[in-house]
Amino acid sequence: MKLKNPPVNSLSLEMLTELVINLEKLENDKAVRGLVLTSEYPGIFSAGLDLMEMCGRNPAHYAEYWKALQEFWLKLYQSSLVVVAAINGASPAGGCLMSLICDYRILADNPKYTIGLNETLLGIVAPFWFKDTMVNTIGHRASERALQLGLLFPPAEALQVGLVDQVVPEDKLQSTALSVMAQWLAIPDHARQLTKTMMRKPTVDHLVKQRDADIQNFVSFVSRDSIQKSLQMYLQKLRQKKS
Ligand SMILES: CC/C=C\CCC/C=C/C(=O)SCCNC(=O)CCNC(=O)[C@H](O)C(C)(C)COP(=O)(O)OP(=O)(O)OC[C@H]1O[C@@H](n2cnc3c(N)ncnc32)[C@H](O)[C@@H]1OP(=O)(O)O
Repeated sequence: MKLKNPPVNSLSLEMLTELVINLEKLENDKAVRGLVLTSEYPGIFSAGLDLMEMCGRNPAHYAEYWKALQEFWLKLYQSSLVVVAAINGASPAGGCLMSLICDYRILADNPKYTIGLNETLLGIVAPFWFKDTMVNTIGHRASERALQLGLLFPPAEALQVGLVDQVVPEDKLQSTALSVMAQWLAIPDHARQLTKTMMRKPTVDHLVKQRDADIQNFVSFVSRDSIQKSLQMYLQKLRQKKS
C-alpha cells in the first residue's frame, strides 16, 4: 500500500478514512496475507497528523478527527495481516506512530530520513496510546528521553535505540521488505495472529476503555488558545523554512 496524499502524506481526516477502508478491504480478501506500507513519494514517508485538521476548526471537527485517528490506530495495530513498514522518507510524529504499529520496520539509509515522536517540539503532548506504542517498541527509559526531548532519530540512531528493525540502502528497501515478508509469511497465520493479539491486547484495551475520555481530552487540549498559537507558529516556521 502506497501512501499518497501530496505534498507530505499528512494524515488528514480523508486520508485516515481511506486507509481504514483499504485495510478492511485487504483483510476481507482471503488471497491477501501481508501488506508492505510505503510512500509514493520517496523522501517523505508521512509528516504525521495533518496540522490543518488541528488548527482553527471547531470542537465537533476535532472530535471527528481524533475518533478517525483512534479508528486507524486500532485497525492497523490489530490487523490480522503481516504489516511491514518500508520507510522511504522522513517519519515524524504520526508518521512514526504509523510505523510503530506495523509488525516490522525497515528504514532507508539517508540522514534526512529521521523518525520519532517529536510532539513536544510543537508544544503538544503525545497521548498515552502513542506513548504506550513507543514504550512497547523501545522500552520505558528510551521512550521517556525521546518523548520529552521530541527526538527525531537519523537511521543509525533509530536502529540503535530499536525504533526500526533494519536500516538498508535506499535501493534495497523494497526487496528487503519482500524478503522480510516471506519470512513472516512462513509462519502459520493462526499461530502468528493469536500471538500478535496476545502481545497487543493490553495496549488495545487501554485505549478502548478510555476512547471517549481521550477524545474529550484532545478536544479541550487542542481548543486552548495557547495550543492554537503554538501550532500556528509551527506551521509558520515550516512555511518560512522555504523562503
Ligand atoms: C492531548 C493530545 C493532544 C495533541 C496530540 C497531537 C499529536 C500530534 C501528532 C502529529 O503528528 S503533529 C504533526 C507533526 N509533524 C511534524 O512535525 C512534521 C512537520 N513537517 C516537516 O517536518 C516537513 O514538512 C517534512 C515532513 C520533513 C517535509 O519537508 P519538506 O521540506 O519536503 O516539505 P515542507 O516542509 O516544505 O512542507 C510542504 C508543505 O506541507 C506542509 N506540511 C508539512 N507538514 C505538515 C503537517 N504535518 N500537516 C499539514 N501540513 C504540513 C508545509 O507547511 C508545506 O506547506 P506549504 O507548501 O503551504 O508551505
